[in-house]
Formats: sequence, structure tokens, C-alpha cells
Amino acid sequence: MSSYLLRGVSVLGAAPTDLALVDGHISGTADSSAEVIDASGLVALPGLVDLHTHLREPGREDAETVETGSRAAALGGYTAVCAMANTSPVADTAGVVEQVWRLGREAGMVDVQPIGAVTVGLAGKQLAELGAMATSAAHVRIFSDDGFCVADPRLMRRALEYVKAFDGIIAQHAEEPRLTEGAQMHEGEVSTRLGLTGWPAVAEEAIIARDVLLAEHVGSRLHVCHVSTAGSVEVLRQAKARGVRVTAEVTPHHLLLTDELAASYNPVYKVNPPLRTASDVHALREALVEGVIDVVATDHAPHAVEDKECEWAYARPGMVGLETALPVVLSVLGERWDLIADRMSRTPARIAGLTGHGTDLSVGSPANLTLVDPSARRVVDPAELASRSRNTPYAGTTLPGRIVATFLRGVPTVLDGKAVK
Ligand SMILES: NC(=O)N[C@@H](CC(=O)O)C(=O)O
Ligand SMILES: [Zn+2]
Repeated sequence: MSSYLLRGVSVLGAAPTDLALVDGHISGTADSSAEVIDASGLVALPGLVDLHTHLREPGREDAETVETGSRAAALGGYTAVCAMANTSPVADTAGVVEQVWRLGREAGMVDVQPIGAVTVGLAGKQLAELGAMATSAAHVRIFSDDGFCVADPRLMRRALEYVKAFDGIIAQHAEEPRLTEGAQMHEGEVSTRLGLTGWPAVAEEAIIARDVLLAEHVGSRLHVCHVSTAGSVEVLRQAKARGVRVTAEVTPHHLLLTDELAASYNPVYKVNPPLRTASDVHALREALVEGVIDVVATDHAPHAVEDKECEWAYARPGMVGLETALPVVLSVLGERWDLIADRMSRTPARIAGLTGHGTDLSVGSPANLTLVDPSARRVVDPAELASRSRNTPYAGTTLPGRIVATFLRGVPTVLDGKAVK
């Protein structure tokens, strides 16, 4: 087994110390054969955990594969990702979730935890085989029709009831489809100016309000994907105050970018839910710090060139995010390491039930961690991304922080900022 000694590392911003990684765990002492890494000036965080990653395999391997997405994740400081179910075929059976899980093991760069679909084919008509996916080798506990909203309230209720038996979670893409027909961007001043059909904030807020009531009624666990509006934050705040079992995520792009960018008509800024206003961004940041929003999740949504480099109206929504998430969050929150570790590692690991991830990096815990150089600055170059897709909204943007190394169970997946395999 490999062993490493991280010399002079700052754990979550604390005074420099030496951290030994022996046989996959954090150890009190390094053995004499340990490989020494000069980690002075570097900050150790528990390996990041993403609750919302689109890996596109099976079906759109031209946009991403489990392997290329895993490499992008490791380079972004992640040690675990939850793979969304909107693949082709859809991950709505034990067979498909086991395939994704197995591909993740074979790639071996992050733990890939499949998310199962709520409904057959994401069609919103009939519950998928939730129990069979839960008891499969992939041990699915989060279910989502992400990309589509489970719009039928009776079906949503049934799904919440079903997963309650095994403490599962329904992760909702909150979008009332009747209110977003033909929508191209956030509905507001900018959409009016550009003459584009708007996606009103209430389309998200109405579904979250309905779903927290359903989750409360059933006593089951709800997770809200990519929250994007100030009004959604208020609904969540009230639900949490009442003790509803609801958690929520925000993406890095919704913490930084606004709908003004649509004025460029550059489809790289087209995403679901759409980029909102500056006051939404402000509310989302506050909610994340407060804990009303529990986690940052990337919604890494790779798309092939022909699906993005076309007219705005025809472009698919989505942005890649795994390799820029931590730098974006650093630019938003500053070096609040404990907060970052909580929102990007501990809490997502707890929600997804990924034991061994999101630890406090104390002696004995599994060595899932990442080393960050907070003083480094990087100009994002899409050509340098390990993701198979290039649809980043940060091309040419200078972002703080560089991920220097990532370890999965004590084995480096990234060293000197480069993927090990
Ligand atoms: N976020 C996006 O804009 N796109 C996602 C689906 C989704 O989460 O809506 C995708 O799969 O491309
Ligand atoms: Zn979604």
C-alpha cells in the first residue's frame, strides 16, 4: 500500500502540520517509506462531494463518459459524485444504475454514486423500479427525474411515500412545466428587452412550495436541485423552520452569474434553471452561508459542440462545472474553509449517505481529501479541461485557487495539478 506524508499542510486553514496517509487512512505517524509531498502553503479539505453531476454515459459518450467526467471531478478536488439519471437509456432500472456504478469503479478516480430516475423514462407517468435500484449493487438512495420536473402531484406523493421505507430521497428539478413552455431565459427586464420568452421565478417557487408540503405530509425526505431564486429561498426558510425534511442545493454559476449575460446571445450562458438577477444571486449567497441552502452542487452538464455552438434557441441548456466549482466558490465566499468544507463535502456526503467522505480528516478517517493552493490564480482555458465538453461560462476568466492534489482512499488521483491516470 502507498503512503504519503503531506509536510506543512494547513488543515482547513489551521496552523501548518504534517499529515500522514497510510493504507488509505489518515495516520498519526508516517512510515519511513512514505513519499514526502511539500504541502507548505496548501490547504487540505475533505474531498469534495457533488450531489448533481451529469456523466452522460450511457448514451452521449461524445459529450462525457464516466471516465472523462471522473477525471474532471478529481481535478476539481472531488472524491465522490452522484451521477444524474437522464442518460440514454435512462437510469430507471437496476441494470442501468449498476452499469454506471461499475463504470465508476473501473475508472477509479472518484466514487460514482448513481442517482435513479423517479419515473420510467423520465416521462412523469409511472414510478420506476425504485426498490430494485435501492437494493441493487449501486445502493441507490437518491432518485431524480432531473432535466424534468415530477410535475404530477399524485406521482410525487407516491414517490415520497415509496422511498420513505428505506430513508430514500426524492431530488426534484423544480419547474412547473406549464409556466415554462417555450422559455429561453429568466423572465424579467432582460428577457423583455431581448424579446425572449421568459422562465418565471414562480415556476420554480410554486413547485418547491407544493413539494415541501407534500414532504411534510408524508414525512419523507425531499431535496431541491439547483435553487435559483430569492423566492425559493424564502419558501425553504419557512419549511425548514417548521421542521420539514428538506435539503437544497445551489450551483456555483447561480452564485456568480446573472441574466444580463444572455444579452450576448452566447448559448454558453443558457442553463436550466436560467441565470437570474443580481438580487437573486445575493439571496442565494446569504442562504448558503446561513444554511437555508445546504450544499453547493455543480450541475455539471456537458454538451457536445453542435448542441452548444448554435443559435441560442436551439442550444441545449447546461454548463460544465466540476473543474471550476471550488475556484468559483472561493471567489464568492473567500477563504472560509470550514464553511466550504461543510457545503461542498460534509453535508453532501451526509445527504447522499456516502460514508468515508466528508470527514473531519482526523486520525483514522479514510484519506479522501484534496489539497488547494489558495494563492494561485488561474485563467480558465476551455481547451485545458479534462471534461470531454468545453461549455464553460468562465473561458478567459481569472479564478482564485488551484487544486494541487486529490487523494481517494490514500491514493493520489491528482498530483501537481495533473490527473494521475
Ligand atoms: N441544467 C441543465 O441546464 N441541463 C441539465 C438538465 C437539468 O438539470 O435541467 C442537462 O442534463 O443538461
Ligand atoms: Zn435540473
